[in-house]
Amino acid sequence: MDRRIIGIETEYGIAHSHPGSRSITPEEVARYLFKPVVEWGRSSNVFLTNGARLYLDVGSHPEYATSECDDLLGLISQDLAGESVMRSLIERGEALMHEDGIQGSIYLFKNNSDSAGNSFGCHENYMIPRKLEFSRLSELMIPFLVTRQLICGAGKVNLAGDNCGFHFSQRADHVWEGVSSATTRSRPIINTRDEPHADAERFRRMHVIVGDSNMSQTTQLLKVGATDLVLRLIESGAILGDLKLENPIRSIREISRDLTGRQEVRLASGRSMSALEIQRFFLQHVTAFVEKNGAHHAHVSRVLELWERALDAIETQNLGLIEKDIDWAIKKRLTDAYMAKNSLELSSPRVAQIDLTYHDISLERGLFHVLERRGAATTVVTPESVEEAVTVAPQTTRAKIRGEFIKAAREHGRDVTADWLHLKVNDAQGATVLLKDPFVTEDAAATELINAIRGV
Ligand SMILES: Nc1ncnc2c1ncn2[C@@H]1O[C@H](COP(=O)(O)OP(=O)(O)OP(=O)(O)O)[C@@H](O)[C@H]1O
Ligand SMILES: [Mg+2]
Repeated sequence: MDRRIIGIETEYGIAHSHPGSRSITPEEVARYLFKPVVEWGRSSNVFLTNGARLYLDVGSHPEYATSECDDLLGLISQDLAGESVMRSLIERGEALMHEDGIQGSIYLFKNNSDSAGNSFGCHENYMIPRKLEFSRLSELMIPFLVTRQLICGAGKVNLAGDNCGFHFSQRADHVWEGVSSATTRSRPIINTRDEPHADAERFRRMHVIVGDSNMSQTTQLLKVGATDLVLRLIESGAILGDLKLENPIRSIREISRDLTGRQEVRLASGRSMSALEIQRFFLQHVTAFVEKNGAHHAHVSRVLELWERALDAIETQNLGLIEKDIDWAIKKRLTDAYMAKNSLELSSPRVAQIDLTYHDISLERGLFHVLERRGAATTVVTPESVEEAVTVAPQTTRAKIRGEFIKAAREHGRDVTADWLHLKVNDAQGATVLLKDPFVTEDAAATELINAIRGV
């Protein structure tokens, strides 16, 4: 697909610090966060004027799912807008909590595991053509996704027993299956639940469950940009050879623990390849594909350059090549410096605390944000575009229509329901508007509905 719909869902970790005050459970903290949302939206599952979905699922992890995006920088801005929305929820939630006599601060972390060993996700959604054979897609995608952590892992200080060390990925130890229709119970690499959020005869949605949440904008660009390019390659029908892994779940864990990238994994064919070799294989094929067919968007060369640089850094162990660009390397530099300065071993809980604080979304406390402000992490989008994305939807997908609908409803205090496909005014008689094509930006029935809300 030349133009592809892509969206990112992020679940946030939650905590409350309570020096000298009574502690409250994560569920209670989440209730404070969502109190203002429930007040205006009559639900803890709402859509925003930027087209995104903000909700509290079972458990206590607030989730933000970006609207449908069709360009990489727009997607990065929309995802960062989610962080900004969460910061506003913290500000109001803390004030409400203090009014109730509960002191302390609320923390949200854009990471994937907590100290109790629970894991929560960052899912990617890529629209793909229905005609693409899913078994062929997953056979090629899984070796790519299992090794993708080399170029876009968030890095993890792992304290667990003989598994102690600095690993590429937060999520690798928490996936249990290659492909499956479950997301939480037996976490797969790719979720096969067939829910395209579009015309099911033409489209399907590839739902990737295995990725880490990224703080770094360049890592996000590389993660989504490279995955989209691999999808294009597969969609072109290219013959890529057989890379099927004998045991993807064992491989993903072994690869995560080996920062040299040389860990060999066994293929079903009996051959062995290292994680670096598998990534090089995909990079070479994608590069040749782009040379032959041309770049399909303005950032392809940047994605390819970052991808190659990340693999070179691992191969030569010159991490300086990516110390401002790839989350795990940015974090490793930070933890290494901290350990050296304080004469600490990696197994020290203080080092694990640095790992956690890297993901704190507070602009003051969060170590990633501090590094970014100091120029130690490269940016891709401007603060102005993130600010705009907090309220304005992408203008090239149906999110634009949804955004206008929600804006009108909020301005006129109307009770409405929306989801990715539908728009409905609850307190009026009238049909539900269906937007089956994610690329539509104008729809007569939707315009009529919005005009009716506005009374024009
Ligand atoms: N046609 C589409 N193709 C690909 N992605 C889409 C399409 N339509 C919407 N999306 C994206 O899919 C994501 C859906 O997020 P949501 O959290 O609702 O996930 P879900 O898998 O449908 O449900 P849940 O998380 O509740 O299990 C959003 O980021 C959205 O932008
Ligand atoms: Mg979701």
